[in-house]
Amino acid sequence: MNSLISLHQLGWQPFFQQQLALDEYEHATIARIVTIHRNEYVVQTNHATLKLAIDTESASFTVGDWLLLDTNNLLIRRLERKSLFRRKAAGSAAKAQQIAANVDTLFVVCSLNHDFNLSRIERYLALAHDAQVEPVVVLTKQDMCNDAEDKCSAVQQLDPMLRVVSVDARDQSSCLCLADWTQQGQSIALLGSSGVGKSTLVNTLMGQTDQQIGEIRQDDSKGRHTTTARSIHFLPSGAVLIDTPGMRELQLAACEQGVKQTFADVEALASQCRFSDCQHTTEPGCSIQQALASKALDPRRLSNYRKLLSEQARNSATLAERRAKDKAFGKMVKTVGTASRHVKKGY
Ligand SMILES: Nc1nc2c(ncn2[C@@H]2O[C@H](COP(=O)(O)OP(=O)(O)OP(=O)(O)O)[C@@H](O)[C@H]2O)c(=O)[nH]1
Ligand SMILES: [Zn+2]
Repeated sequence: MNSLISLHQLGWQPFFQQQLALDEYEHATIARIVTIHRNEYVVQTNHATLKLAIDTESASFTVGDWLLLDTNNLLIRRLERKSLFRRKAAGSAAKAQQIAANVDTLFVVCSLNHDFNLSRIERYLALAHDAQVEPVVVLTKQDMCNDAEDKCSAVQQLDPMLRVVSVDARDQSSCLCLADWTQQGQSIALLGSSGVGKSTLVNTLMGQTDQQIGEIRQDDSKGRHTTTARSIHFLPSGAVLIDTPGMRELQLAACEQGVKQTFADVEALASQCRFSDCQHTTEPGCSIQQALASKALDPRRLSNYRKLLSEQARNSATLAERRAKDKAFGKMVKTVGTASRHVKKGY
């Protein structure tokens, strides 16, 4: 499938442009990964949709990555990422998986009805911060809620710099407040629990235009036509929406920095405690305890901070253990291999 699309429409930005050497600028083809199949990436250039086999060098690439290709459409290199969402793989094998790269803005979607939950929003903010992506909290179902303003200001209190909007996700004019982040050149992603209105919001942002663009038709190995969903969609407003399945099941793993950034106020208080190893329980001169007593700090926020910090530590420990185990296993295989070769050679 060939199609004309500008690099800007694909989400190209100066951050990537400045990584190009002069000869790359002149001769290389710039491509963005739009979908991953089992054995190949589907990449979009400004004039064609191409397939690229996945090999050991490219195994850790993901949707949203920018690549440079040579004149034969072979990989030269992947450009440095601006941001990256990772997740712990499902099951006991706690291996990190790359989920989406080069997202600019994450819409943290939460509904204003019974599902409204500040601690859950904080969890998503930690993920956004860890990925180096700007979060925007999008509160849906404003039409079903009488105290939308109170809830908006409760979210705003989590962080005075945070952008918070409320919408009726079904209504296009209500979603115009998202225009700042959905312009051409921008890449966005959505995160939120089930039923909060993510699909509704995507449909509203998409209008009716994505039908053909959202699908990739290709021949499978038996010559049959198959249609697969793209993980990247082009919004009529100009932005690129990265919607990989894994985005919706993101977990906290090895993201201490993301949690600390989300709870910068708690971190700042903790740094003022008299003892540097203060546990913030009964120690004298504890700023956290003082802030709780004066109601400057919400006990819910402190307990969620502790919970998320320990959750990510637990998941990172599993990652580290996994790596150590893999290493030990690798060594064992090598030793056994050497031993068996020795046996075969009759040593
Ligand atoms: N009244 C109202 N209903 C909404 C709004 N946003 C979503 N809904 C409804 O809420 C229900 C769930 O919305 P979805 O868009 O399917 O939610 P989702 O987040 O995509 O859910 P998953 O696919 O399970 O992740 C649907 O019936 C929507 O019509 C809103 O702003 N106002
Ligand atoms: Zn303390």
